[in-house]
Amino acid sequence: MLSQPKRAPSESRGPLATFGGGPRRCALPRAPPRPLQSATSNERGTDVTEFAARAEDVRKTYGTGDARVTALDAVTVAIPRERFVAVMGASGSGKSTLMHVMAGLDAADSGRAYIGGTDITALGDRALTRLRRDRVGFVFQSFNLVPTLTALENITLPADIAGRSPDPAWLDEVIDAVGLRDRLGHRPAELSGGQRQRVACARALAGRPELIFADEPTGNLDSRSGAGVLALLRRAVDEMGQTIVMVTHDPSAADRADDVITLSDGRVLSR
Ligand SMILES: Nc1ncnc2c1ncn2[C@@H]1O[C@H](COP(=O)(O)OP(=O)(O)OP(=O)(O)O)[C@@H](O)[C@H]1O
Repeated sequence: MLSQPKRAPSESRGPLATFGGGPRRCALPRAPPRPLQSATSNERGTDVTEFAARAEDVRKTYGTGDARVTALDAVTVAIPRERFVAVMGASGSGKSTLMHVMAGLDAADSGRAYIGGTDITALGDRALTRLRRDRVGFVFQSFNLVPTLTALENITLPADIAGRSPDPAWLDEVIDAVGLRDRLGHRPAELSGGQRQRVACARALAGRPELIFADEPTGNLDSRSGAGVLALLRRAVDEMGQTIVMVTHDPSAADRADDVITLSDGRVLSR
């Protein structure tokens, strides 16, 4: 099951573009894949490098006996490169679990998850941590900022941990894009919710990861701040060639995405 595109990659994708029409069946991405890693096939012979991420027949249960919950029930999804993909569904439908498995934050009971051509379900802890650090960015609903660090220190934290210096020109661009230049010395407690979330977005963008997972990034924001965050994520895809997977309950947030995956009771809803 592929995500359902709402518009083709070649259509206008500026932050102010409006997106008409309902979801259609997914076409494969038209742009050739970026040469991020060597071509690789899974056991079914599918070239997985054309996708930024894939989940293949993923099952995940929590608890045992009467308390057993099937969070993901044979879920197969593919996230084309350089697309903004929304994951929607009712509360408890498995959205966060899917995101966590695809990001390597949680292990599936069975099935496989790939980031690019790499089967992350086959990686050990150290390799998985390194892959997440080098190739994946995260934006969480609860921001997950370090309270003792300034906005700028939070933004550069992943690079600092990895022992890399962020590209100053790129960092400058990201800071301007989030509109927080005059707040860089503030700690999270001195920032509004929208500003904190923009710091979290800048942190995810600053290292230029190929893939960003965002779990309800606008869930705690007023509509104006939410629109600012969505515009930023949209730019990350349109102008920076990143791929975004965003869990959301909000149909207007999903409207900014290219494709929508809808989950129901741990399964991908077919149309
Ligand atoms: N750690 C856990 N222990 C037990 N059950 C869990 C755990 N995490 C999730 N679940 C269950 O798995 C199912 C899917 O949860 P998940 O958080 O993925 O759903 P969701 O669609 O993200 O929900 P929401 O929109 O409310 O955040 C739910 O029934 C949930 O109660």
